[in-house]
Amino acid sequence: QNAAALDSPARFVELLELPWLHWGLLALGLFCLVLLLHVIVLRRKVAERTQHVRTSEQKLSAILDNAGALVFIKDTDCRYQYVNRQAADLMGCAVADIVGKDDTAFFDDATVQAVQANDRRVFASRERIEVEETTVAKHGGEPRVYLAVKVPLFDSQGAVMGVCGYSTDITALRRADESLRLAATIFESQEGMLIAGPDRRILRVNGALLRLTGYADGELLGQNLSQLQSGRSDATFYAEVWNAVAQNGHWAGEMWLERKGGEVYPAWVHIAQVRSAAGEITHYVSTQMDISERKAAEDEIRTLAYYDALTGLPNRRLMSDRLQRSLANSQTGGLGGALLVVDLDNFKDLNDTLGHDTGDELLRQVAERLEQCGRRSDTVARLGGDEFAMLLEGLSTDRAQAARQAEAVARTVLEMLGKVFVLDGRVHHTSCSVGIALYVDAAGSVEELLKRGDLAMYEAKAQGRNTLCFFDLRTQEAVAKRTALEADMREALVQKQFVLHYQAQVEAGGKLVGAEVLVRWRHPVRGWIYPDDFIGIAEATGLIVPLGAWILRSACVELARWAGHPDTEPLTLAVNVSARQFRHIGFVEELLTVLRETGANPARLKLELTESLLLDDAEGAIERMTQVRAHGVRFSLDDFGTGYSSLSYLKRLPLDQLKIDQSFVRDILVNANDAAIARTIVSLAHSMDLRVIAEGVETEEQRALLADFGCHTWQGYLFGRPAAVQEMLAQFSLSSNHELLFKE
Ligand SMILES: Nc1nc2c(ncn2[C@@H]2O[C@H](COP(=O)(O)OP(=O)(O)OP(=O)(O)O)[C@@H](O)[C@H]2O)c(=O)[nH]1
Repeated sequence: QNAAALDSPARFVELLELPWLHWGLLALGLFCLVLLLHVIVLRRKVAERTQHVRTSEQKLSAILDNAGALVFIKDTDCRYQYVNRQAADLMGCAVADIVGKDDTAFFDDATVQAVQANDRRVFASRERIEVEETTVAKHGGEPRVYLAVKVPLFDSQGAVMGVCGYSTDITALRRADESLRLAATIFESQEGMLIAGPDRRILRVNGALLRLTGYADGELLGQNLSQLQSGRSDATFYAEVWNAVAQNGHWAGEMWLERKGGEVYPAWVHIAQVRSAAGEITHYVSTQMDISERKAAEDEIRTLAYYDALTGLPNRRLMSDRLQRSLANSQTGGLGGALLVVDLDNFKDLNDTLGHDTGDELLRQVAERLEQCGRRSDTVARLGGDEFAMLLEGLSTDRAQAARQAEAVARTVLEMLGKVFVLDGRVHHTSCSVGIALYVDAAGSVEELLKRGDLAMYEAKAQGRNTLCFFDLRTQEAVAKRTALEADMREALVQKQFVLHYQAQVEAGGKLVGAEVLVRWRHPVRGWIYPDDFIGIAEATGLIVPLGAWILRSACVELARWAGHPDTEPLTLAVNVSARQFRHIGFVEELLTVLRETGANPARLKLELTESLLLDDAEGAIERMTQVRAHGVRFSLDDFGTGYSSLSYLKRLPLDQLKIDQSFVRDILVNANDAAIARTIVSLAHSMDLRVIAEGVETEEQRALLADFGCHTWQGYLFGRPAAVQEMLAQFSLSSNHELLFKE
């Protein structure tokens, strides 16, 4: 009905005019408007909310991405729902490629198993867990250790819908822990170890160090490191050690340390410097190991290898080593040496009769005696069996002199081993044979020297044993001759076998002005021996001092005799004084005593010195000459021109005369050089107001030429050979017992 009513406009108007309709339509319109408004507000709110959520999400993701840890969410199938950037970095994928996948896509099997087991623990327990997880990513890289906090996620019904994890990388921490644990284990190792501060005061020591040093716990703390040092090494050594530590950061080597009780022990020590990142020294770490046993073992080995067990002497090997070094040194250092090979005579007999043990005892005693025969620096060795060796170093480079020195030691050996031995309470006599090889014979080779020493020893055996032999026969002969001559000379002094001969010194007109005394030796077997053959040995052995004194005294006695007659009173006597004699400490005193005791006129005595003697010790010579000259005794310089005297030096000598050496006179007529030298010496003498005499004048022509040069005093065969005093004087119609024999 209403519908029908509405169909007609009139009806509609009618209806409009109805108040309920009117109000109804209005309400509807209003409702629609409100609805529209509501929708608009709602949409704005949604938009605002969406914006808000997005901002929050961005903030959250910014926070999570920079959380410094891995953050992730997994569903109950362990599939990733969310990962932060750090987790994505670890897995080596973009976030979008991770979501929806599980761990098998990113980690190795072990990691997957461990990680998922933890996840399942969370699902099952529905509780938060804290676990350490080690992960190895599939794409490679180092294993990393994480401290993972895993929390269950629940849905609105309270069912577990996943797990949220937060994993912090603690790899570095774990490594540091490990190092610390390792360091602590090492620190308590068997090696003594300590830590000191930069001031070298001890901060920590381990148990091994306490056991090693004998200190109680805490006793060393605060002490300086030097507390452990021993006085066996000096300050320089420790300074060098610390220098090395400063320069290289560490030092390692052997050091003598001291235990608490004062016992010193050898240790292998390592000292290292610890520096801070800024480069400052923060600590010193030192380890030490007692190497007493090792050293003892080394010593033992060395002893076995280089020493003879029976006698304790160096063995052949050590001897060869030393010989090698000694030979090299002698070549560079210019010193001589010798090897003595000493072999006991008939040692086998002792072994056979009294047994091997007694033989051993003799060998031990022989070793002891041999060590007393040479100098401390000489090496005595046992070469094997009953054969010993002595290495004599620092001998003269002069062959003859070295031979004499070696011979002296060899004689001592013969003498010492020739003395009685007491073996098991029984007296035993033995002897030995000694072979001597000089370094100069060795040609630089140790083997050669040993071989030659052996050969010489066999030669001594061949000569009947109990004797010595040189490798070189010439040396042997020379030494034997010298030794015999030396012994004879001592005897000759006692037996008065020395005789003085006089050779005239003459002036123009054949006038005798004096004589030179020349010593001769009337040997009971060898006949006349001339000075050239014995003065050298007399000088070397020191026999020149008593011999020279005897000559001087004899000459003075003769001078005193001459003083008794006007014809012989003006004559002078020239006496040669050798270098060693002149330098002898009591020379001046003795000369004055002789002059006093014999009553000889000092002014008639002329001492002839050689140029070389003056050169050796110029100042000493001048002083002594001046002393003697003050008592009236005069000096003549023998063999002038053969040395290297400088004129300025010559001027300082209180000389009276220069003697032209016979070597210039001999050829003065044929050798222009010699003539020139003779002439120069004469003019030099004149210019220095000295007398000049020429010796060795044999012909009238020589005399005449010398006279031409201005030399008017001569000596030589032309005026007479050296002869007994009576004979010499007789030639000039004089006599030493004041009788005029004949006059021209
Ligand atoms: N007691 C002892 N004897 C040893 C030792 N070594 C070697 N011998 C003996 O020493 C003796 C050496 O003898 P030789 O030097 O050859 O002969 P020798 O009897 O001394 O006679 P000559 O040397 O010719 O004078 C041998 O009998 C060796 O057995 C040792 O260590 N102790």
